Order: sequence, then structure tokens, then C-alpha cells
Amino acid sequence: MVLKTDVKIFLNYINGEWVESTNSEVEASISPANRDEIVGYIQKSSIEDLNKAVETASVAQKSWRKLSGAERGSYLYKVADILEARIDDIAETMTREMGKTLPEAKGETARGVAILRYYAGEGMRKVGDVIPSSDAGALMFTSRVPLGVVGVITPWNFPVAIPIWKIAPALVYGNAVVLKPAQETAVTAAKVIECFADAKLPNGIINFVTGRGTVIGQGLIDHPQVNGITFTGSDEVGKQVGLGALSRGAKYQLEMGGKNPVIVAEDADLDLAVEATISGGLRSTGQKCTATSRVIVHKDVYETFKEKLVSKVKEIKVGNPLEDGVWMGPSASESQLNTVLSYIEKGKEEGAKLLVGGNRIVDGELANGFYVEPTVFDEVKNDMTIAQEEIFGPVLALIKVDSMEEAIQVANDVKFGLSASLFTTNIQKMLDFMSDMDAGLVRINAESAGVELQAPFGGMKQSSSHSREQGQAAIEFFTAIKTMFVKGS
Ligand SMILES: NC(=O)C1=CN([C@@H]2O[C@H](COP(=O)(O)OP(=O)(O)OC[C@H]3O[C@@H](n4cnc5c(N)ncnc54)[C@H](OP(=O)(O)O)[C@@H]3O)[C@@H](O)[C@H]2O)C=CC1
Ligand SMILES: O=C(O)CCC(=O)C(=O)O
Repeated sequence: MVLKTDVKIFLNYINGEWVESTNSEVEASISPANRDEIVGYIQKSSIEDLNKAVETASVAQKSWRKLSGAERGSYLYKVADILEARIDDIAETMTREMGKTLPEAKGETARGVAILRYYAGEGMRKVGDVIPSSDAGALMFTSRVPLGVVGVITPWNFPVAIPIWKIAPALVYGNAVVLKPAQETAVTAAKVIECFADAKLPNGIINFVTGRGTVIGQGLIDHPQVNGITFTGSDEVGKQVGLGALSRGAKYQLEMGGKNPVIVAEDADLDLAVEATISGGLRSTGQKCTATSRVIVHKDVYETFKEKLVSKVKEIKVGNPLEDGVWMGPSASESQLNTVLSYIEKGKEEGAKLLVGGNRIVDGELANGFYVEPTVFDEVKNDMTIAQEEIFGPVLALIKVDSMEEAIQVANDVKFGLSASLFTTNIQKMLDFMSDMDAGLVRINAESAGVELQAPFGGMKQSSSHSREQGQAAIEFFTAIKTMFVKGS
């Protein structure tokens, strides 16, 4: 490959040093807004690079775990300060590399700073309980201990927040980390790791290896010295991660897809519901696992809601995500664009009625990027493919129902259970929904996306491995419990 000389080459970070991959192969990370723009070159590493990272992490973790939680936390405070000082650069890189708008990218980077500070503080909190022993002369208590080396495999849709919400708790509880980010956003991830490197964490505690999922990701799954793997991404790969980890007794945590419903009851504030459906479904070009994709509307308000929704969707400005006033950027990659377009075709074939959008945008400069129109389908039945499978694009499916009972039954009739919203002014409906909706996040009069870093996050059914990330819940995955019994002789 002939490299453009004005484009930076990003390296792996192993044992406290920035290093080339042993095979010296790189690949280009391109901008989805303009396929001719190369955001940076990243290493296309081999398994030898990964093995080195894991070995180094394993050695370094032995001393890291001996530091106090407060000492480990103090490093995270330093990383947070450095990331905060670099918000503008990192957010711009994210926008260029994956296509979310600049305000969204800044918001995500600021969230990364807040997550680091939250987990820095965790270093000072309790890691065990005293449990009364049946022997009056003994002291029995629990303590949380680190797993050892944690492999972190992350997707491209939140290239700052997701790596940080996995790495920060892993580190503060005493683990060492090897991060394998999605290749599509590996430049942004490298800039995040630069913040850790510049905070001067001890060598080997955080390592970064870019390369193919099938090589580096699979290598993490298989490596006998990787004690835990935390993964966010597709359903298919998540299941491979879980099966591989289970087969050699490693701990694993999976966050996968969603097919998140919004229910609009007959007594809902329709303007609020329209605004939240658009924000939850179409921001970040619909590429959130918490994005709204099914809109289940009571028949009495269906036509009014539909009219309001369509008229607002038509106003959405799609364009270069770096430009002021642009509300929605491109899909993150050509393959993601093709996936979205193929689901739109499937929707039409199966008899759903296209109300707005449905096409790739090829006007002027946008022809060089991976842009798709915000799309709304009417007359969707719950057994259609677009009502069952995760699309990960700006596509909303409207489903009409006769009652609240039917709405909840339809909402639950998918294999996923990540997030769900209800719009209503009726307290009984709220209570029924909170009780009967099978989802890890249940939200009322608020959009389906929108995760708070201090609260547990994860899904039911096939959306996750039933574990939770973020907030205090993170300690469950990143540590093991030891029960201690002490008796004087
Ligand atoms: N829940 C969520 O937040 C996300 C869901 N998705 C869903 O997944 C679909 C496909 O997106 P895609 O990017 O392909 O998601 P993947 O699941 O393929 O990628 C997620 C991460 O897993 C890595 N990976 C890929 N193959 C393997 C493997 N065999 N072993 C270990 N790690 C692997 C990827 O690396 P690499 O990039 O190098 O291939 C990436 O780092 C989307 O359309 C969407 O439906 C996608 C992203 C996030
Ligand atoms: O909605 C959010 O903020 C988080 C979504 C998420 O975790 C994801 O899309 O992977």
C-alpha cells in the first residue's frame, strides 16, 4: 500500500511504549462522510503483538493490584484531566472517523471524562462486607479481588465512552487491560489511549492492539492469560465471545443488540413523544444499541402522531457532521450503509409502507459519503424483518395497536430486551409498563436512548449476558468475591 505522507500513522501501545506491529502492516481508517479522506493509518497487528500485550499485562498486574484503590484512582483523575483538555481534538477526530455530529461527539467525550472521575472515586469505596460467623470467636468477611488481565473488545458507535466505561472500572479494581477497539474507529481510540499513556500509568497496565476482530479479538478470547473479556457489539460476535470464554473458564460480559420500542398511549403528550422518538431513533444515525426502532402507537392517536412525526422527520438536515446546523451525519461505514439499505428493501418487500426517506443520499458532495435518508415505515406488522432484527440505522417502524395490553405484548415480542419507553400521562399505565416490560432500561416520558454513567446498564433476553455495566454494577464483573474466615489460635 502506498501511504499518504501527510496522514499520521497510529501505533500499538504495549508495555508503556508506542510500537509498530511486528508485521509492519497498516490499514487506512477512512471518513464515512468522504471516502477519499483518510483519518489515519492504524496497525493491522498479528497474534504475536497481542500475545506480547497480554504477557506484559499479566506481569504488570501483579504490582498494580498491590496499590491502594485510592492510588489507582488518582491515575484515573489524571487521565480525566488530560482527556478534558483534549475534548475538541478527540471529538473532531470521532466525528471525522465515524460520522456522528460534532456536538454529539463532544458530549460523548465529556461523558468519558465524567466516567473516569466517577471510577476514580470508586477507589475509595468499600470492597467487602462483614458477615456474622456462627463461630463467636471468628471474624468472617468478604473482599473483592481483581480478575487479572481483562480483554476489552469495543465497537465503533461510541468509540470514547464504551472503551472508557470498561477500562476505568477494570483498572480501579486492580486489573490490567488489553484493548482491541473496532478498526473503523481505531484512530479515535488511539487518542483516548494517549491520555492514559500521558498520565503515566505504570508500564503494561493498559495496552492497545489494533487489528482484525477475527485475529486480535479472537486472540483475546483464546488467550489462557486473559481472565475476563468484556464485549460490546453484534449479537453474532457476542455469542462467539461468550462461548469461547466459557470453554476455557474465563469470565465474560456481553452487551449486544436492541430492538427498542417506544409505546405511545392514547393519553400521551404527542409532541413530547414525537420529539423523543426522533431523538431516540435517529440521533447518531440510529447507531445506538438503545436507539428506538419500533414505534407502537394506540389507534386513537395513530394518525395524528404519524402526521406530526413525518412532518418533523422531513425537516431533519442531513450532511457533513462537522458542519454547524447539521442534525444527522452518515452511516459509520459502507457496510453499515448497505445493511441499512438492505433492511429498507426488505421492509418494502414484506409489505410495509414507506412514508418518508428510504434512499441513499447522493446529492453533490454527499455522494462520496455513506449517507442515508431518515426513514419511516407505516403499516408494519410485528413479524416483519424490520420489526424483529436490529437495523442500526435511521429507520423507524410504526405499528398500530388497539390497547395498552397489546402494546406491551408487541413490545416484548422480540428476542432483545435492552431499552423501552412509554409515553403516557396515566399512572396505572406507567406501573403496568414498569412491571411487564422485559427490558433492562425502562423509561417513561423519555427517549429510549440516554444512559447515565452512575446507573446499571444492560439488557434482558438476548441483549446481554445478563450482567450489568456502569455505576456500582461494574464491580460485579471486574472483581471476584473472596470470603475470608479468621480465628485466633
Ligand atoms: N450493541 C452495540 O452497541 C453495537 C451493535 N452492533 C451491531 O452489530 C452489527 C455489525 O457491526 P460490527 O461492527 O460488524 O460489529 P462486530 O460485533 O463485528 O464488532 C464489534 C467488535 O468485535 C470485534 N470482532 C469482530 N469479529 C470478532 C471475532 N471473531 N472475535 C472477537 N472480536 C471480534 C470487532 O473488531 P473489528 O472492528 O476489527 O471487526 C469490534 O471490535 C451492527 O449493524 C449492529 O447491528 C455494532 C456495534 C455496536
Ligand atoms: O445510549 C447510550 O448512551 C449508550 C448506547 C450504547 O451503549 C450502545 O449503543 O452501545
